[in-house]
Amino acid sequence: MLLMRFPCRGYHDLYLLGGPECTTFQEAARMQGLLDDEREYSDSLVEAHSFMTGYRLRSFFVMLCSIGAPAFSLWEQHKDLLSEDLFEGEENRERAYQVALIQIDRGLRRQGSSVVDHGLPEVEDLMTELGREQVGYDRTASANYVAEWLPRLSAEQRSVFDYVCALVEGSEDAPENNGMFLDAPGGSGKSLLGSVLAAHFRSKGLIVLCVASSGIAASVYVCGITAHSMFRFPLSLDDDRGVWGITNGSQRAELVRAAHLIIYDEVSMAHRFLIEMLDRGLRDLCDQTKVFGGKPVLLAGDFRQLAPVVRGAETANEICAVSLKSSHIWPALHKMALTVGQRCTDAVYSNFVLEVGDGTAVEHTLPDLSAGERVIALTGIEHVPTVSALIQSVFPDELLDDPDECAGRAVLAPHLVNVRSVNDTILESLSGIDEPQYSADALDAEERELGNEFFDMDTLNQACESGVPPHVLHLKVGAVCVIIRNLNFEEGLLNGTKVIIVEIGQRLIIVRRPGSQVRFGIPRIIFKFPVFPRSEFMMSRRAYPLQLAYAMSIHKAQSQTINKCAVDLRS
Ligand SMILES: Nc1ncnc2c1ncn2[C@@H]1O[C@H](COP(=O)(O)OP(=O)(O)OP(=O)(O)O)[C@@H](O)[C@H]1O
Repeated sequence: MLLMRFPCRGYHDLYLLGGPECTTFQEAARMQGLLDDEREYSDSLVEAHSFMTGYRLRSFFVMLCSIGAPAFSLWEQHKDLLSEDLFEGEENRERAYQVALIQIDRGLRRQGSSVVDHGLPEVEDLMTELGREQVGYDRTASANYVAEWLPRLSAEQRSVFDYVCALVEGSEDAPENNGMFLDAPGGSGKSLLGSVLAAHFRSKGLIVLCVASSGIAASVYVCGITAHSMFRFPLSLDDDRGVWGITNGSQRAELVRAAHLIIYDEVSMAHRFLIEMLDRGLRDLCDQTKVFGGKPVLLAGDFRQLAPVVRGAETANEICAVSLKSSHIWPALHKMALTVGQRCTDAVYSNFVLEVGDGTAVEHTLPDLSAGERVIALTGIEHVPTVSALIQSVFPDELLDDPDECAGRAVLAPHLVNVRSVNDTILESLSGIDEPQYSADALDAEERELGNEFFDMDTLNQACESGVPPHVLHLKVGAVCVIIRNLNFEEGLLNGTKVIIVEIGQRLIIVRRPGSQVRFGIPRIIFKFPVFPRSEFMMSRRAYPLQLAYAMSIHKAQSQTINKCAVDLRS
């Protein structure tokens, strides 16, 4: 606590930091969130109960389980809270627990696990994953969606639609290739086409699984989830022999086997090992040697956008080597393309963006460039000379009190250090009190067991890693943030979701999505990462998975819709 530089004149003042009731330094530190203690989850559940009950509280419990909370003890402690809306009298208490657990199990299954995986009591759900999928869609609503959009599809969207229909419906002239790749530049309407396809088949009672590389891209689809959650891909990819976590007799296997179509979006961001793992898994599950076990799989993506992330890669070749294009599956895919922009009505600009991506834009050499360097002339873009002018152009002072409007804007930067400095500057200009949130940092338990306890707390607090919040996260009520982990698919709280801070609680940050008044609780979660970059010593940081979102890295902006944006090109 002394390291935090809290304002105090003596040791006794430290007690008061935690509130009037604190009588020990430990308790005061715990109230400040500096201790990594097991009451964290329990306290956050009780705090969430102050504004969420019933189904939404159970959904919050599902989120706690998925981020590693001790599910069984939490359930035992709070099962009454979690089931209170289901009680119909004392004699029905056990039945209420069962119903609550069935809902929790369904929520967990949506995210790729089940009550048993988390040590919770097993429940008998008369409906399997496949059964729920079969009755999970309103067929009339799906048919209405198709009726609205099918006539509006462009000629090239329609041609893809017809190819997929012929394949799935097994018509006489059904094509040979069940593996497909749809090349679609940003805004050309691939997600919309995917949604029309899904609705078309679902309106006929067929099973369509919609997955994507990132949670935010998956959330565009009705019941979309990440490919990792659907196919239980392992988190680390050591070689090309990995296997998915679906066992052949499981409910998930039954669902995947029954699927008539799999749509996998943003596949250009996926490591080729994942697609190869999907191929091996499906061949095994369907007992067929054909690519993807003969199942219709529509892969969609845009190689002009983000490539797979390869840690420590130094050359472009290292990244290309893990791309789907380098996979043995690539030649077996039927290639289709969308080329006409649907989002942007400015055809000149759309074509220019496409040319940059395709490498066909006109390049110039200038006298002050070094040999081999080329530039592309950008037209119709306003240049500003200073960072403050850049910030003012997107976030003028009079707009800062309107978080919903701010959430639709962003400053993008290639370097994290510039992202942080722009965010800090804007936070300072926001009205309201800065309420710093401290993380609880510790050397990983395994390292402690090995006796590697020679890092002092200051070193751990200063450790930083991309995608991990800093030890001190400065927040204000009304600030716009982005969630940096997939937390809850049902509630749409995903890596990349923008949220506005409504209240800063003891164990929860209460947020709402732009344009909505529904409140959600974001708990602290544990991030594990090396103490120093590439060091073998691992540490854990329990922190809120939030980041200010006025400025974002270009990677983080993938799949975001931004109405007005500036690019910070400082090197
Ligand atoms: N045929 C169409 N007619 C009218 N609007 C369309 C059509 N197709 C797509 N759109 C609209 O264009 C916008 C972009 O479509 P969509 O999000 O499907 O593109 P995308 O290719 O998935 O883009 P990104 O790769 O950036 O996610 C959406 O607002 C969508 O509703």
